[in-house]
Amino acid sequence: MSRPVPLLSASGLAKTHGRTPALRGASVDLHGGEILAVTGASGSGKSTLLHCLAGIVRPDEGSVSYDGRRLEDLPEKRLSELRRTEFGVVFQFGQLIPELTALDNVALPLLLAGTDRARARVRAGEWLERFGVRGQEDLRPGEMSGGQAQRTALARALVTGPKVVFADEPTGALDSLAAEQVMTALVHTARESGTAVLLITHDAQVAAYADREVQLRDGVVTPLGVTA
Ligand SMILES: Nc1ncnc2c1ncn2[C@@H]1O[C@H](COP(=O)(O)OP(=O)(O)OP(=O)(O)O)[C@@H](O)[C@H]1O
Repeated sequence: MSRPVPLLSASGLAKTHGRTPALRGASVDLHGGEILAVTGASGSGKSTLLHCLAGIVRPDEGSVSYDGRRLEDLPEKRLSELRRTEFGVVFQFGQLIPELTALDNVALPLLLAGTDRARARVRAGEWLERFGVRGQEDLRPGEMSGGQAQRTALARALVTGPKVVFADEPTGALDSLAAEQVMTALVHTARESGTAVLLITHDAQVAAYADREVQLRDGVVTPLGVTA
């Protein structure tokens, strides 16, 4: 029986920062609609792996393929277009733009993609509602709780309908209740829209939301088997 072709596939990635090796031959597959947790000790290379998979950092060795295209073969312009249209990214501290309201933060990727302002704001409002950030559209990030800010960041990552969301410790700065709300919202929305999620976490309770977990050890990926 033929195995399904992964949506995103990394093979033999090596990356050294200065003199520090972060990845030493890491390989991993992500299938369409799958939620994959990448766990591992601090410094094991998780963020570097995410940056290589998302086309933010080019590996020194190895290859990343997305939907049949090798990222290393793409010119920078094409790569940044791919990142903008097919990928969404969420970091530990949300990285919302402090001067913009929640609504304008979420509308921004749509405006950058050419959607007109009125339509972008309506869509942004709908996505904030899906993430349970109702009635807070006019708040700026400094006026929100950590959980609200992260749910706004998730709405911003998903508003353009990406095929893959890369989430680097999205609950790392939250208490356990807020973390649970963020993960429930992320998993529910990803399932609904068929979006694959690469989830980096050091928290076993967060990893338990994933379909599958792999562990990074000293820059190499080791499978842990199916968790859901
Ligand atoms: N820009 C950089 N310059 C120098 N060293 C770096 C850089 N980025 C990462 N490193 C080093 O590379 C190794 C892997 O880092 P990485 O952030 O990928 O690991 P991580 O598993 O995500 O760690 P953490 O869980 O602490 O965030 C670490 O030793 C780190 O100190």
